[in-house]
Amino acid sequence: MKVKVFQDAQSIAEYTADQIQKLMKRKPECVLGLATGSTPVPTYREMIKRYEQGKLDFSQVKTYNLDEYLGLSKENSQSFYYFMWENLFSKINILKENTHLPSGTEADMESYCKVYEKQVEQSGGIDLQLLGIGNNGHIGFNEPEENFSQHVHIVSLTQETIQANKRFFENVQQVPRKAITMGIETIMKAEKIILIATGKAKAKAVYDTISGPVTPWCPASILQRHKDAEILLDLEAAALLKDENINC
Ligand SMILES: N[C@@H]1[C@@H](O)[C@H](O)[C@@H](COP(=O)(O)O)O[C@@H]1O
Repeated sequence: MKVKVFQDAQSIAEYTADQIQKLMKRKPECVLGLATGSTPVPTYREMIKRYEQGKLDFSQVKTYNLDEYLGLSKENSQSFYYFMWENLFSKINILKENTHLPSGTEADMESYCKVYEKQVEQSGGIDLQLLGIGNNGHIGFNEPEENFSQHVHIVSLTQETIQANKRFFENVQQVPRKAITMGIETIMKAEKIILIATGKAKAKAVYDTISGPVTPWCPASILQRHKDAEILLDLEAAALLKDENINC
């Protein structure tokens, strides 16, 4: 795992967009794994800017998102589906049929998990997976627990995550208690992974991810075992790291 520290979130967004641009040049029909939350927003803005400048062409790109709240329809402005259309898809030339998000409103969610897992598999594999990180070290919605999860599955959100995500809702009662998420094994199959963390609230989770043991109690720590994972940090998120943990 490579750890890089940047001055600010915008420099991280530019670096990440560079990686995406290189990949899309080499493989115009590439598969991107995408994330929600505030962290990837500057990167999405940078991708939109480069599309407007004619530097990026999404016409053959496929995307697969990590997760979705249970019970929120696509029209709900708090759903991750809505978020992706608002912050990226509606502003670039991606084909609707090439964008994929797990649905949180299927009658039989357990069987639907297998359907989404298959869809990801049939994409031919994710070339580049973007990740944020929860304050408790979660990736996607894989919360700290006894074992690393495998496939797409349903999770109960921890109190910590509910509290952290309430800022997007009118009040804490409105935050869904469950979500559907790609499993750790699904995520680890990606060819390349870029995890971005910004702000001081992430410093402890970042420290545990990089300097702690590989443990399901800090799900992001599994990235230590990925063949091509980059952790991109701003100064605040990197605050607890020692110099020897940082590659550049
Ligand atoms: N499921 C998402 C994660 O994919 C995201 O990484 C995390 C951090 O969000 P933020 O980037 O807003 O801090 O929150 C959510 O719970």
